[in-house]
Amino acid sequence: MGPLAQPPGTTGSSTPRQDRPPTSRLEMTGISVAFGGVRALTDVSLTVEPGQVHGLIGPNGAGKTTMFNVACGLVRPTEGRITWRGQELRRLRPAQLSGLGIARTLQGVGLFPGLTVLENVMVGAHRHARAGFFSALFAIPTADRDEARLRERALAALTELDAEEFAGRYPGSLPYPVQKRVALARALVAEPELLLLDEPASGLSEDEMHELGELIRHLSGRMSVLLVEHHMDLVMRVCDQITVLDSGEQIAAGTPEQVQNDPAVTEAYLGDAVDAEADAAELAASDGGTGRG
Ligand SMILES: Nc1ncnc2c1ncn2[C@@H]1O[C@H](COP(=O)(O)OP(=O)(O)OP(=O)(O)O)[C@@H](O)[C@H]1O
Repeated sequence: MGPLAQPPGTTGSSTPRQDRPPTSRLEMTGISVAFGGVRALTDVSLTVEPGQVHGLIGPNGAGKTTMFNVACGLVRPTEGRITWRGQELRRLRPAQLSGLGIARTLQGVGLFPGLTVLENVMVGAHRHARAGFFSALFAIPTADRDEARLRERALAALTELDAEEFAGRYPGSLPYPVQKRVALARALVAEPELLLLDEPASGLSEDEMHELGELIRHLSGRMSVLLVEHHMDLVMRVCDQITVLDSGEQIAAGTPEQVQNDPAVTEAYLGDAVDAEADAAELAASDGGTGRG
């Protein structure tokens, strides 16, 4: 097990972890999204079962990010229902996520450049602060106890991600993979029941990706995960269930093995590769025509 994937309770913190197995289910049913005239999603459904890692894959432009953004409340579906903890979320807003026990990381890292790594992670823990996170963050005296608790939680999350040594640094001074670990620590510190990950492996080395895979598997013991990811080997290794999109439609769903053996999936990815090859050939031909090739 890599340094990113320590078992709970070994983080050196006295802060209790959420050791209960997750019981909440995210159901997204019949989701359609249109941006003006563009139909980004048509009647897509998926269920993230408690404690499972659910992958969402598909070629470029398939609609993965749009579906992810619907789950985050960043995009409102034109049609469809989202049910979480057995209740329909009618007007889900990003600001409500933390209170609902849902955390996310987005493409890129989105850390606050003017806050230290520790402060950035403390921001993610604010739902645990009774005195309000601004007063806690800026150490207003009445919030001393909460601030100490937040700090402890944030340090424990950084330790779990093997990033505690960077606690006092500013994000801009750190390599991109470390920034990604900090962003993940910020999501984990809220101890979510559902973690939404959008391309967490982008920009990581093979070793870092392997450790990320172990961490995601390990996290599924205490939360559910929805994973949007391009790196197929990672997806196949860590996911319990996978939904495959192509051109905004669901073309397959099932276990990694089922999805890998589904001809519709092969065709969709092959089509993408053929398109890329055709584009390259066209470019080469046009270069040849002008004598620049
Ligand atoms: N804000 C938007 N306005 C208009 N069209 C959009 C918008 N966001 C996405 N789209 C379109 O919706 C479709 C699905 O895009 P989306 O980004 O969800 O796909 P994706 O599977 O995440 O792609 P990639 O793997 O390239 O990130 C694409 O045709 C895209 O151009």
